[in-house]
Amino acid sequence: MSGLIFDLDGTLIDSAPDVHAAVNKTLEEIGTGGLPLEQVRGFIGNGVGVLMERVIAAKGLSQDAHASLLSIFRRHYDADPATLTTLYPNVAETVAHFHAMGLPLGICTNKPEAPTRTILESFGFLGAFDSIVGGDSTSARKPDPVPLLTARDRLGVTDVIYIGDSEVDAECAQRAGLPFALFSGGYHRQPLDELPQSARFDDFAELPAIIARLLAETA
Ligand SMILES: O=C(O)COP(=O)(O)O
Repeated sequence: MSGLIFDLDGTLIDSAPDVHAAVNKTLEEIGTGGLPLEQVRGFIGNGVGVLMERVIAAKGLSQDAHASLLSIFRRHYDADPATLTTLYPNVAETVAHFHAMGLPLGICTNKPEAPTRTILESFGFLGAFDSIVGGDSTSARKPDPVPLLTARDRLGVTDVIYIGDSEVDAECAQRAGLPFALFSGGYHRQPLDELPQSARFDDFAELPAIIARLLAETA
């Protein structure tokens, strides 16, 4: 039995506008000017703790403020994580396609589990995903393989393909020993050709054919 596990930010959703809004509300609350959207987009992918370290470094603030800034950020973000967030083109149709096929589907993201669930619910996706692992759901975060292997175990399948957008996801899949399909339209920082990958796609409409090929190879 095989399943699919998806990364969230930069893969299924463009979450950067809501993350950016919460970062700038946090900075405003401490009387500091905001950061541009594109800079904050580049800070996403290693979880909210690292995001806040990058914000603090970008603003030249003291890392001593990390815990309090992270808690202000979580208050703003968790209250409103989906208003400005959008699905990438053809994501809804493609997830519905895999769900209708009866493929077990999971999420493995470094975003904390609570806002992950709020976002999935707001897009009507909660019922489609049987296993949701966030950055605070296990003892480790990607690129450590533990969250991805936990998501696989919770799906109750032996074979999974991981679908993600970044060097964090590519390394995680490699360390977990799982096939990896790379979405080129997300938040990667390294050149795409340098990332370990089993397949690459630019549009979710291409994914069903890629998954059919990878599943046939793993069978
Ligand atoms: O860094 C985050 O908070 C989430 O990023 P991810 O969904 O790409 O794992």
